[in-house]
Amino acid sequence: MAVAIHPSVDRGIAPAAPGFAGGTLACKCASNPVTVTLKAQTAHNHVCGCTQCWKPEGALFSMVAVVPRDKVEVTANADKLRVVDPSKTIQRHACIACGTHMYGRIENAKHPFHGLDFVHTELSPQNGWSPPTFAAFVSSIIESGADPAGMGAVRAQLKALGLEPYDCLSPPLMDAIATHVAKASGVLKA
Ligand SMILES: N[C@@H](CCC(=O)N[C@@H](CS)C(=O)NCC(=O)O)C(=O)O
Ligand SMILES: [Zn+2]
Ligand SMILES: [Zn+2]
Repeated sequence: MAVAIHPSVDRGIAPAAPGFAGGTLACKCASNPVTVTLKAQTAHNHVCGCTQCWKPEGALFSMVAVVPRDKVEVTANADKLRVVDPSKTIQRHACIACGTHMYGRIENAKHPFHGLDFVHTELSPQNGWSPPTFAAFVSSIIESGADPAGMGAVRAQLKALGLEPYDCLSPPLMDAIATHVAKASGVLKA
């Protein structure tokens, strides 16, 4: 049996719907769920193996995309949200009752990804969100307890799904980060 990566990719990856312009996310609480409205399509969707990103029960990877922060609005039960770890770059706002991360925000205005929030579109009842296109921080699943001996099979399954595995972010995103840093330091002309 193939290695299970994440419920949103294991049975085939749904394509984006043309013209899709957003929808809602809901936490896992049966009553008084936290809801978040996203008023835009997401970008850079990927699966992430790091220990910080929220994973659904039993999943090896998280699935996470970005959306402009001004397109993100908490629309119900905002009082149930708390930042999981304020020391992290990404402030992940999670439901205190069910633990689901509803959005992650970078408050450091100098960070290359400032202005983008991190969201998990599997929490949405709508179809048509941007599909994941690569796998990030793959080696990091070992930090959550995955068997190092199984990494070949994990990477092979990611490739079979069309999710190229990387141990940090994808080359275009790593280039974007380095470009931002080089411009900030003056090495590269803005
Ligand atoms: N190996 C580390 C990697 C953590 C990491 O660098 N995660 C990336 C991808 S989400 C990141 O940008 N983290 C920033 C943060 O967590 O605030 C782990 O698994 O905890
Ligand atoms: Zn909840
Ligand atoms: Zn992550």
